[in-house]
Amino acid sequence: MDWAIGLGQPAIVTTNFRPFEAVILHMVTRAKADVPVVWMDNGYNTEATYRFADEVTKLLGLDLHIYLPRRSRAHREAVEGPTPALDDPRHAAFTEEVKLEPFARALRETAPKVWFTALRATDTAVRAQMDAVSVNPDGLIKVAPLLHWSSKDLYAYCEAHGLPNNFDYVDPTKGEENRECGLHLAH
Ligand SMILES: Nc1ncnc2c1ncn2[C@@H]1O[C@H](COP(=O)(O)OS(=O)(=O)O)[C@@H](OP(=O)(O)O)[C@H]1O
Repeated sequence: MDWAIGLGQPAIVTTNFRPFEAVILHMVTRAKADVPVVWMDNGYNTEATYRFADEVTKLLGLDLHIYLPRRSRAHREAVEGPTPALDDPRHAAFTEEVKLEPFARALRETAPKVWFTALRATDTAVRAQMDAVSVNPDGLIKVAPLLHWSSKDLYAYCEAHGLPNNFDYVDPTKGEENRECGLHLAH
């Protein structure tokens, strides 16, 4: 963390406010208070996730940048119906619309050289093979300080720093745990 901040390059941290996200947000903003926090709000979060987002943002004084899909959820559902299932051919377009395009827009607008995430080796088989620091084909330095942390470690960090948590989390682009939805494979 300190090494990456010490590079003195523009940085962002992304979050979806899933369980234990307060840890990375606390860690990054303790190292540098004004790092932009990027959240693509897909419009399908639980009420608890929205409340958690507001609570953590206030508690940590985050510089939160919210990126919304170009169409509202109401608009999309009126013309296309509810969230397509994983095996529905429309699922890829849905993921592109609610997550990948907003993230591409966020990258263009914030133009970071360093990208912090809370990716963990236990998330997926791909992440189990990752290094905590890597450089993507565009030269963006990806830093995952929590890569080898266990849930127990994250829980202890929350307790030690009085951080809230959120376990009522769903991601409409994922039908199951341990699935990659393209954001990290594309960047
Ligand atoms: N909606 C949204 N907004 C902002 N940032 C997001 C979002 N979805 C994913 N991410 C970032 O990508 C990290 C991995 O999340 P996912 O597993 O959902 O992504 S992936 O598409 O399967 O690569 C995720 O990692 P964590 O920091 O561990 O939560 C985020 O940094």
